[in-house]
Amino acid sequence: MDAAALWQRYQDWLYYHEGLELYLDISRMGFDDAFVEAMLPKLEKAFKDMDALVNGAIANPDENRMVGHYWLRDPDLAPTPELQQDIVNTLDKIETFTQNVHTGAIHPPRAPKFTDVLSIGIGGSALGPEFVAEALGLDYPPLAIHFIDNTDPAGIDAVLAQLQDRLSSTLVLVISKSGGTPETRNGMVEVKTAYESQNLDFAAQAVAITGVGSKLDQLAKSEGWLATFPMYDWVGGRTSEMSAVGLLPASLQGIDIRQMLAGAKEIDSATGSPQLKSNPAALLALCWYFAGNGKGEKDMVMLPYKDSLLLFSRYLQQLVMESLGKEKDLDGNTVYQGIAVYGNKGSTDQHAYVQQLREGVPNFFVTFIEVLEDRQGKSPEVEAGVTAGDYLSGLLQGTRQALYENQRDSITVSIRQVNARTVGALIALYERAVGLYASLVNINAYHQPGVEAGKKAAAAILDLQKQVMEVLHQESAAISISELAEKAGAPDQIEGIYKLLRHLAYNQRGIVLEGNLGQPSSLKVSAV
Ligand SMILES: O=P(O)(O)OC[C@H]1O[C@](O)(CO)[C@@H](O)[C@@H]1O
Repeated sequence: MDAAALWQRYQDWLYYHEGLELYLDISRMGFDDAFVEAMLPKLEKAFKDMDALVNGAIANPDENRMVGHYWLRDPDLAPTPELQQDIVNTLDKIETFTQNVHTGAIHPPRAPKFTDVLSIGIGGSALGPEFVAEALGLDYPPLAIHFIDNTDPAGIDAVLAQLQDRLSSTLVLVISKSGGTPETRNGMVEVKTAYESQNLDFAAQAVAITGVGSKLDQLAKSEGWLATFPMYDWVGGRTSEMSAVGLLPASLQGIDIRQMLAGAKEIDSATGSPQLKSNPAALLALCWYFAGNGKGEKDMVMLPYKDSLLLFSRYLQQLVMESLGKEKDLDGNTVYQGIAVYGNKGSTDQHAYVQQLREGVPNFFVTFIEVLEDRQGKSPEVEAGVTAGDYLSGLLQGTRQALYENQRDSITVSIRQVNARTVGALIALYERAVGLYASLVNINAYHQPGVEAGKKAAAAILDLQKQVMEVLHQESAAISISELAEKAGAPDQIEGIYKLLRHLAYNQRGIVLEGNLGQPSSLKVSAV
């Protein structure tokens, strides 16, 4: 296509949201009118499915749940007055709590004010708060936020080391929709132990955000934690940023959550449109379908050219891959759907993997995120007439062009600034795009059956560990791993047994392995 035709295509397909100053450019995706025409019936169905979802249909049939994240930013959309009231009350509670924490009306037993927040959660109970903290965190926040988002002991130590001298003024948020996620429970137990080692009253400094009646909710209530906030069963973990999961940590950091909600609501009203060209989420979903042939054949590379948006791709990884990565479609057919997402930030990634994008295997499409204002205030020149921001902008344009010249497709989303409204809008835009795409490929975007297999297997390994330790404690001399596996009644688990023993041996857990470490079958094991 020559320059004039491309310029025309750019204008023909440009979506612009006036209120948010958000542009969506899909002109560098290689679809043609025939493709769009052929997709219209599927899109029409997707719009209908979405309407039903917003109106309270059981859009997550496997879990028999409604899917209501859109109601969080527009409670009037919620299907019953009770739900509407719940949303409004929780928001009020978040704001009142935050205000009381900021003023010191709520304070820890041994300090006049809280200074830090430690958020413990994983997956959807961490990725949104982490992304928002990175994108919108203030230079001098009323409370500084820290995250434990794993059960890695060294990672937990690193966070606790930072907080060592301020634990007495650190507010702990334990976030888990189910209230039973082991990684989060472990983080909580370790943090509680750290509080106790300093003779601090953990409960007086702890807040739970969890499903009503969950294990965590019961624990928090029985121990008299400072507060609890509800997580609704009709909000999925990966779409929970606008629930208490995301809003409480954000507001404690001084981030304007009303603006986040307003931005999300504003884009929601655009992405609720049944007209393709006036619906940016539908345009995105259409492009994803085109790129991957409706089968996820191409990966989504997210390249925000703004440091503060670094975690957007990590956030989207869960939103997109946990939602779309499904074995079965809604009719039970085996489809192996999904779209892989990766990326960090431009132009940094230009010096890492853009070489492959330009010249290597063409198994991706790029989404550039452009932020039109470079910074607050004027920029100095780095050379005559040129600023650092001009470079960033030029590098984005240059990469887009270089990819296009090599038949690599790209989408560009441009926003004026990274602020609470635009971050809310970006999150909501992608939530809707995922929902619409799921309808286009006929899958349930709101369950995650695949995650369960790994969780069950991990639990089985821990049971096996207990079993094996019991057997070993009854042995008077060292035995081989195969003998141990026999005696534990788990000969088919021999490799798992070897691995758990090795882990215990490396961690001063009373296990000794003797023999050639390179030849596991030669090893003798004993408990000391
Ligand atoms: O909030 P919870 O229940 O602790 O779950 C954390 C995460 O675990 C998952 O269930 C599976 O990874 C995610 O969907 C969820 O966001």
